[in-house]
Amino acid sequence: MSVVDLHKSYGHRPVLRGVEFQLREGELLGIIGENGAGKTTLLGLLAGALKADRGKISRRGSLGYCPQRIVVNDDLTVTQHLRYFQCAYHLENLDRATELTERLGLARYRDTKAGALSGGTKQKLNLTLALMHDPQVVLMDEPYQGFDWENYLNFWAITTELRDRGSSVLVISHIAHDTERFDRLYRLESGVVVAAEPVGGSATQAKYRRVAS
Ligand SMILES: Nc1ncnc2c1ncn2[C@@H]1O[C@H](COP(=O)(O)OP(=O)(O)OP(=O)(O)O)[C@@H](O)[C@H]1O
Repeated sequence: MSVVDLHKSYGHRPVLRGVEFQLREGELLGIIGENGAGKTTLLGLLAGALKADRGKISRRGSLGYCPQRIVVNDDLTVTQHLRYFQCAYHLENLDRATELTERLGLARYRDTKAGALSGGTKQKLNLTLALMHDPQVVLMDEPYQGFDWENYLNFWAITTELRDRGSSVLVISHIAHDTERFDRLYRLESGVVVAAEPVGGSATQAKYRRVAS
């Protein structure tokens, strides 16, 4: 995916003022930024859910989009959601979806209506729906919100596998935490993206501990 000179305003308030970057094949890219920096706006534009004022977005391959706002139907069960998206994605079977629900601890809720799921469990469904067709370009907005530690680690295992299989993966977050997991990192500030240094990862903490001792 390539992004050139992307602009977006809400009324007279500019949010993005010329965003440019490339998301390469087999790359795990992170974009971090403070609350209100425009991350969700940027991902909405990349996914085609919002319209840019100016600029160009090019993409090759299928898209998986995990929006920050969970879009599920409270009256449908987990399995009904999977079947619905199976039709939308033209999938022959639900093998990958089933694997994802098992790895994320969602399988036991397969007959539960989405409206009765906890926030973190709903987010697991949101994530599964974005990944169940093994997309070539994956866009995820705060994808591990509400996850417990074990599922946070499961999320990263699934994400790095996707990257290793050649998918292009973009994760955006307001938390500059564990950023060493990314191949490259950008910060969104003042409406543009700039290269950022990884911070706060477990390897960094280990390094700090070594220096301190
Ligand atoms: N539909 C809208 N109409 C008007 N202003 C909006 C709209 N959506 C977002 N904004 C404003 O645009 C700015 C960027 O919002 P956005 O949600 O993209 O930021 P963010 O970086 O994702 O924030 P957060 O980390 O809190 O999710 C904010 O000031 C927000 O109030």
